[in-house]
Amino acid sequence: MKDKRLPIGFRYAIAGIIYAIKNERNFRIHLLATVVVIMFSLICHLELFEWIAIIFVIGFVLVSELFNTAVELIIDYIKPEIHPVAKAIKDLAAGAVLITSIVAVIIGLIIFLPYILQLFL
Ligand SMILES: Nc1ncnc2c1ncn2[C@@H]1O[C@H](COP(=O)(O)OP(=O)(O)OP(=O)(O)O)[C@@H](O)[C@H]1O
Repeated sequence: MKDKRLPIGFRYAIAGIIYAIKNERNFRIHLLATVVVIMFSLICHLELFEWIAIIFVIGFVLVSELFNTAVELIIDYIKPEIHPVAKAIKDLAAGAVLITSIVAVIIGLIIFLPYILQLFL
């Protein structure tokens, strides 16, 4: 049943996110990582600029994963057979997710390492 209270574009956007949650294991893993990072951030009492960096990076990773999913679906829809260009397009999209994930890990380490070290020093 359609929820008439939500603007139509917003409803479709939520449907896209729900599609990714239902169908994309990697998106679910990133969502789980998001929950863990936010809980850890709350425990660490991050500074404002650290929160901004963490939220920005979380958005960066989730958005890249959604675009990667969209690219995979486009390829499967228009070029379902094996093709080197289809491979290159999917590999490029996967490479983008890898880069965002590496950036997220680096920023996470820069922000959280001092808090983690404090626990042991
Ligand atoms: N039509 C195709 N032609 C050639 N190679 C392909 C094709 N489809 C997929 N591949 C290769 O298989 C890899 C995985 O593609 P697939 O569509 O299975 O993604 P996936 O495993 O679902 O990725 P993700 O884990 O990000 O959801 C691609 O990166 C590409 O190298």
